[in-house]
Amino acid sequence: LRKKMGKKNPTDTADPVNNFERWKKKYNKTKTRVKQEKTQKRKPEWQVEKEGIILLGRARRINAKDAESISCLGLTFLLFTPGLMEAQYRQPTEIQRQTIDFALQGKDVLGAAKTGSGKTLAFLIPVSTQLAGLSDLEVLRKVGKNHEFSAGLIIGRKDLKNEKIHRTNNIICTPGRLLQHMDETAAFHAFDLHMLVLDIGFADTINAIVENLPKTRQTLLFSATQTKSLKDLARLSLQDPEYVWVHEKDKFSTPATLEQNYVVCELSKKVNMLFSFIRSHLQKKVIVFFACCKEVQYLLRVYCRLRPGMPILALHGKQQLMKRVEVYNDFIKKKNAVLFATDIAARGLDFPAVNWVLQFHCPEDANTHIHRVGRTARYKEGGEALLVLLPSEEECMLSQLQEKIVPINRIQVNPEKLTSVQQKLEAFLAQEKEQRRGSCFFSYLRSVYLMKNKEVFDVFQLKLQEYAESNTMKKTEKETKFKEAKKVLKRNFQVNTKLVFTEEGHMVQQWPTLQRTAVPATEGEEDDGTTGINVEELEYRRKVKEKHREKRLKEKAARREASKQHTEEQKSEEEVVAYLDGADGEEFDPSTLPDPDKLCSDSEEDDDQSSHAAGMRKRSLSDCSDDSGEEDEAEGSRKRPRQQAAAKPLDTGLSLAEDEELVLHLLGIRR
Ligand SMILES: Nc1ncnc2c1ncn2[C@@H]1O[C@H](COP(=O)(O)OP(=O)(O)OP(=O)(O)O)[C@@H](O)[C@H]1O
Repeated sequence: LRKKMGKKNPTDTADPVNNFERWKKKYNKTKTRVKQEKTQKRKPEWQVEKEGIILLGRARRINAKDAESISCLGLTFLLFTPGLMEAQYRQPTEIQRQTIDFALQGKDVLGAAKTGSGKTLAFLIPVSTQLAGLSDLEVLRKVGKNHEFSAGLIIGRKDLKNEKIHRTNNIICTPGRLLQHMDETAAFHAFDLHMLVLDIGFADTINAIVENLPKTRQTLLFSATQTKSLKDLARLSLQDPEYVWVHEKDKFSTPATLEQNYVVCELSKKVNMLFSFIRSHLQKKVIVFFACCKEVQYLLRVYCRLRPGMPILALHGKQQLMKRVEVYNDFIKKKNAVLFATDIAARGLDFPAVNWVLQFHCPEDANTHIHRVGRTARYKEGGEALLVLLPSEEECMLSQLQEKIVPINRIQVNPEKLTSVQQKLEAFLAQEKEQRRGSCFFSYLRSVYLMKNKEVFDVFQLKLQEYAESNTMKKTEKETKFKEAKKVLKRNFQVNTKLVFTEEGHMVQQWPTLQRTAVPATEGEEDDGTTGINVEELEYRRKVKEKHREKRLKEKAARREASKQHTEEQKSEEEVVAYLDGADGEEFDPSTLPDPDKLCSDSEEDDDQSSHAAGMRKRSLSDCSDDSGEEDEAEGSRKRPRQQAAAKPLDTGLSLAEDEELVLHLLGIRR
């Protein structure tokens, strides 16, 4: 050692303490380095990646002006990364990689990427950063620690006053409801809005909202089907926006892992086809899209009754928000299940591990198709989609899909694999209330009639009679005039009266005929039908009445018995695990099911029909709810008095001329 030291610096050899100190310093330095290296090696994968993600935000052109946001950025990532790691977000996806830093620089961003590619996080991180950046450090620390950003879901279906929109700093809302607050909630203003995130659509409403927002805001626009339409951009007054179109050069506009096919099928055969499909995919997770709420509700009852052998759930706009969330969570948890849904589930909702998307009817347009099929094959997963088209829809829809570069092939249904459920269905239909059957049928027709693209959706091309007879409107005995009159009475209609005066000046009511009185006609006076008594007839009537009474009592007892089972069956309305065996011989009493059809809502607007024009990203389960505060269907029917409901005029949402045209057509077909 001395030799070595002497070589280096001869003077040092004289002072061993000095030597020792130097050695110790060097030793400590090496020790720390080795320790650091070891720690680095032991660092969990997530921590290394976390640092990578932080760098992602810092890497691009961030100038001095943004120095403040850099510190926010670091903090924000620290704030959110445990959550991200927990959620298995290891690497940013392409849309996240390309948009987050633009957004963090305060730029307006237009981001387009396929369904399931992670757009939600691409705007959630900047939104969260923005919120954090608004506070000072102390507040930020507090907020970050507890993640207590006040967020509000503003979606209607509640009393306007109950939505505390002015007390939240992060609002997720449907455009219609936001506009309503802008108009009606005095305490709400948006002049200090910092960031607007939206999915384009609902043109008029968005125009009106944008008018109420400050020009200096930041706007992030994300979609799976985005265009660079100048018209759209002009109305949003974007400032020098950054376009990020991740899959612009891709061959197709839908995920590469998605396989898409279509079949051509007559309307009257669709129910058989769907049943056969479900029967041959019992171990899968399937979403089936229908045209309207009524159809979902009605076919849910039908299919549960047919007992396909797997759970069936339903998600539609007439459900309360809590119910929708419950169904959503239920479906996510299940390994195999079918979800019957309207377009409320078509956009933005992230259902993991869905194997199939089946469209029972043609979607409104190619964009709706892209969003619907996008509920499967999400984030690197595979998936399949089947579109069921009517012969009249095939040509036009295909050309629309081609235009949007959606790859889809025609396949034939193997007739041997088709199960006919016609007989079972007829038995069920015989028991089902006609009002329910009719309501589903007309709702479907109405939804077709309301579609803008008349080339694809021609209600006059539909073979209505076949469809009606096969699936929804089993022929029933012709209603007697008596029944009709009874209905009229129930609806509390005021019937006109016809009064005439005799030559003597007495007033006699000719219509409706008066009850016979028990006052015997005075001698010599002719029985004119309004007075007098016929004992034989009275006796006969009494007997008939007695018989009717007995019958009524029996029916009442039977109903009481049935209603005991009702509680259990009610549950199974939303979700039924059905098994094929044992189904056939069983008696089914439809009155044991809750009546989901509101008495006056036969022609009410189906609020899901316009859901293709989606609202905010990330679209919530509550989107598409109408703002009328309409109650959940089943509850609504219980609470609303019958007479009131019946007296309410039908509002089809069509113009008078359109109403007339549709009605005439339907009458023509059914005559
Ligand atoms: N960086 C990531 N790492 C792993 N998984 C991710 C990442 N980003 C998103 N995901 C997951 O990918 C799935 C799809 O994400 P997301 O719902 O944001 O897609 P999207 O682009 O908004 O789709 P859509 O347009 O259909 O709404 C989600 O389950 C999400 O958790």
